[in-house]
Amino acid sequence: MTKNYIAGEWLAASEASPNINPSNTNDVLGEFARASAAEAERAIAAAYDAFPAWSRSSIQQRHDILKTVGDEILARKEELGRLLSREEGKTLPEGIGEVTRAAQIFHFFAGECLRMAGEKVASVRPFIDVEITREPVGVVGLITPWNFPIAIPAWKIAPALAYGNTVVFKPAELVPGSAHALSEIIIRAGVPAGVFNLVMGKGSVVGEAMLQSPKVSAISFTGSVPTGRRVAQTCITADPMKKVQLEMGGKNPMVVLDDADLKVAVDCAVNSAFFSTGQRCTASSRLIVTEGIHDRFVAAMQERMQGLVVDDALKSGTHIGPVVDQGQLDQDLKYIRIGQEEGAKLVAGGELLKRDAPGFYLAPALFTEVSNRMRVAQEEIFGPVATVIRARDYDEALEIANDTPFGLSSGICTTSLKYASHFKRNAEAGMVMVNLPTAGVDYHVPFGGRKGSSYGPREQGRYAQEFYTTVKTAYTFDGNGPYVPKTKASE
Ligand SMILES: NC(=O)C1=CN([C@@H]2O[C@H](COP(=O)(O)OP(=O)(O)OC[C@H]3O[C@@H](n4cnc5c(N)ncnc54)[C@H](OP(=O)(O)O)[C@@H]3O)[C@@H](O)[C@H]2O)C=CC1
Ligand SMILES: O=C(O)CCC(=O)C(=O)O
Repeated sequence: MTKNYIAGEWLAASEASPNINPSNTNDVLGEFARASAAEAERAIAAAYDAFPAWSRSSIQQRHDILKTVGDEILARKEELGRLLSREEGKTLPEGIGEVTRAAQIFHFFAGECLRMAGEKVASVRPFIDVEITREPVGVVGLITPWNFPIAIPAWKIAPALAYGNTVVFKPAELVPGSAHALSEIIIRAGVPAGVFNLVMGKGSVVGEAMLQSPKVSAISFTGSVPTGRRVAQTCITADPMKKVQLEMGGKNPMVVLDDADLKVAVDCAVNSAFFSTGQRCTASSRLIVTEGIHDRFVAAMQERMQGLVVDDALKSGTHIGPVVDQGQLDQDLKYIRIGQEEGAKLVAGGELLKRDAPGFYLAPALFTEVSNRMRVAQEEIFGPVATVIRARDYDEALEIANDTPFGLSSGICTTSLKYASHFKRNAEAGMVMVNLPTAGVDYHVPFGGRKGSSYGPREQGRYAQEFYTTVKTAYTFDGNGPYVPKTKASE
């Protein structure tokens, strides 16, 4: 595990770092590789050299490899789910669910390999055909976060390989175990040497090496806004410029209207705000609730939160696992203090919890009397901390929902078709949910947002080809008649 996979070989890294279970910090999952910039450059060179052959490989070969990867992930979903939950802290059902989703993503893109199509169109000139095709981009650098350690790598690696690119994969340092296990499966499925490279290490070293290398043509990044901005700036000012795709934060609103089914609204809010310990970019931490249901909603939330079990991610019966690490816990606690200082009322949770083993346990927190101008209502916390914002009516709720620098996901709970339809059209977000949690998306449709949440083409589903391919338009004069210059043709 202290090795990276570079140019078809597992190579010992110059350094290693421990992988710690956030449910029990005495439990060390192992030591994992921490690559140097030189090791990253070696992986990039290998991917660059492997590109010409892989970009022309048969779609059958690519299909078979991706299908085999999906099959093995699915066959081992319990074991991989356990590993994921142990290193990241989401509950075992969430971990197994994520692993299953990763398998489905590989299966989906295996199918996409066989559906690659271009267009043949008539030219405006006689005896000329125009063909529009898609070609792979080259070496793609994939930089992934810790909160979906298998699914996010899957939804970047699978389309990258399917469309004929070669890959350098840099997972987040906090979750090397899942990255290592996924990489072993990809390698076992038969990717040729150099086509797929795993480089575990620090973002500031390995990530930077990818950003600086002229051999990398495109970067797909998921993570925080500050790092995302830096990635984009570097890609755009690089020579040659790189294609870039960013998925960053969210401060997703969930509107609850007077006519909502209270049980549905509370289910959606608890899931959106607290499941996966609130560590989802699609989590909702802004619950915007209209006057007529506000007090009943808050009371029902408080009651429901009393029954939430926060404990070891692997224990059966746990609803919410620990926060991922001390740094994230400090951030959550900092925002709980900020909320109190800003005058919001903490009506549930927010305290550290002791469990059988030392871990990062935080009781999910709910604030009321929140104004949308408060920092807790505007800044991404990325933990189990939710705010309730009171709205006069639907119009004000929509205005508040859209009043954020982010635009990833947006939800509404209502039994009114009129308001649901209006919200779907007017929510300034890439994804809109009606009577559903803001988090938990399908794997075969586009994923991404607007404003400060995303940049570049969407991920997932067929839309992934926008990023992982580049369009070529080819003109052929067939010689069956006289060549007619463009100027004449348009006369
Ligand atoms: N939109 C989303 O899905 C996610 C959003 N976040 C947000 O980000 C915050 C911090 O999480 P964190 O994981 O630290 O997010 P980061 O943005 O720091 O990390 C995301 C990835 O980028 C890498 N990275 C860090 N610095 C650089 C760099 N200079 N160049 C290239 N790559 C780099 C990281 O490497 P490494 O960490 O290994 O050094 C990691 O693989 C969270 O609190 C949350 O607000 C976090 C996760 C997912
Ligand atoms: O909500 C989901 O299903 C996906 C969330 C996600 O991708 C993220 O938090 O990074």
